[in-house]
Amino acid sequence: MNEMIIQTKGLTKKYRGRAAVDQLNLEISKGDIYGFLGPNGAGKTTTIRMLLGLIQPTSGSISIFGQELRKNKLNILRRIGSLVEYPSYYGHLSATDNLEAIRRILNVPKSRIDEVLEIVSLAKEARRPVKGFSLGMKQRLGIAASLLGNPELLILDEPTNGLDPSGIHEMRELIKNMPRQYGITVLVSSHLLGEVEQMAHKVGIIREGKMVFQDTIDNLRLQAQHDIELVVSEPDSAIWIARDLGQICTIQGGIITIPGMKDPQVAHLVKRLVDNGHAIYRVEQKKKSLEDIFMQVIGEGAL
Ligand SMILES: Nc1ncnc2c1ncn2[C@@H]1O[C@H](COP(=O)(O)OP(=O)(O)OP(=O)(O)O)[C@@H](O)[C@H]1O
Repeated sequence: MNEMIIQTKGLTKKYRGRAAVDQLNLEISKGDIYGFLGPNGAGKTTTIRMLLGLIQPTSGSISIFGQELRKNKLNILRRIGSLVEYPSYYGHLSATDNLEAIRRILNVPKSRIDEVLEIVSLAKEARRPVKGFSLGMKQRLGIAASLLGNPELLILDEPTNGLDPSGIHEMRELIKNMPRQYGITVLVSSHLLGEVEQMAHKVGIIREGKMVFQDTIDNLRLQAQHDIELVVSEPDSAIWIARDLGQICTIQGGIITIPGMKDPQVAHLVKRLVDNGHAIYRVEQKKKSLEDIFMQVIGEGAL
């Protein structure tokens, strides 16, 4: 089994009696890029702040690198790099000088600054004052800062927020490389599935503080129920046969749509229709996009 890097059990945070995070069981394995998804206000930032020891959980436990966070906070945090909210910089100073201030606190070799600027593709801009940087460059500099201490785990809270498409692309490519090239496990939050689906192996989707899905993106696709569309010779009477078999269906423009049918149910319905003299012209599965599935999960809280 894969080594677990983050594991929370029943993690809960309440504000004035109301749960912002509710019984969360996060499971993130070594080498994962874990997309932590949910709409605004779902509880992502609150969870991340608990993982970074910035706020105390109301109840539940957090284990990181196999150790309990509460008991080994400094040891654990030393091994984590994070980017939470927009990082602030000294605008008049260069990228290198901004990183130098952090390097001294972390006490890592000076050569590490050039290494991290290289990783985030800012080596050529190293001497420019940061005030002239685009938002995307500032975010990448934030990642460079979080990499200074050679972390084994990166926690990034909405790193693509406010970036233009090319900034999002650069950030995505950068994150994708982390496990592969540097052996770093990544937790990245977002409110948009489209932003993480191309880089995350696994996703955790939260809604109103509760985990409603946690598994691979491939399984998210597989578990979704797709609509079946039927085109038959006499749709108005065919719909009654479908309803008689317990299917909830609608008809529009002569096309019968039935949500979430399993293969044996489709076979059974088709046979009944044929037995009743209907000609079947088309039976199609209308696949939902991953975005549709995500909206279904965060809308209804279940697949
Ligand atoms: N300090 C606080 N006091 C009271 N309520 C809070 C506090 N921090 C967060 N909340 C509430 O907890 C809920 C979850 O907020 P949180 O910021 O974790 O969501 P989020 O998923 O990160 O959303 P966003 O993407 O908007 O940041 C919200 O209803 C928020 O209003």
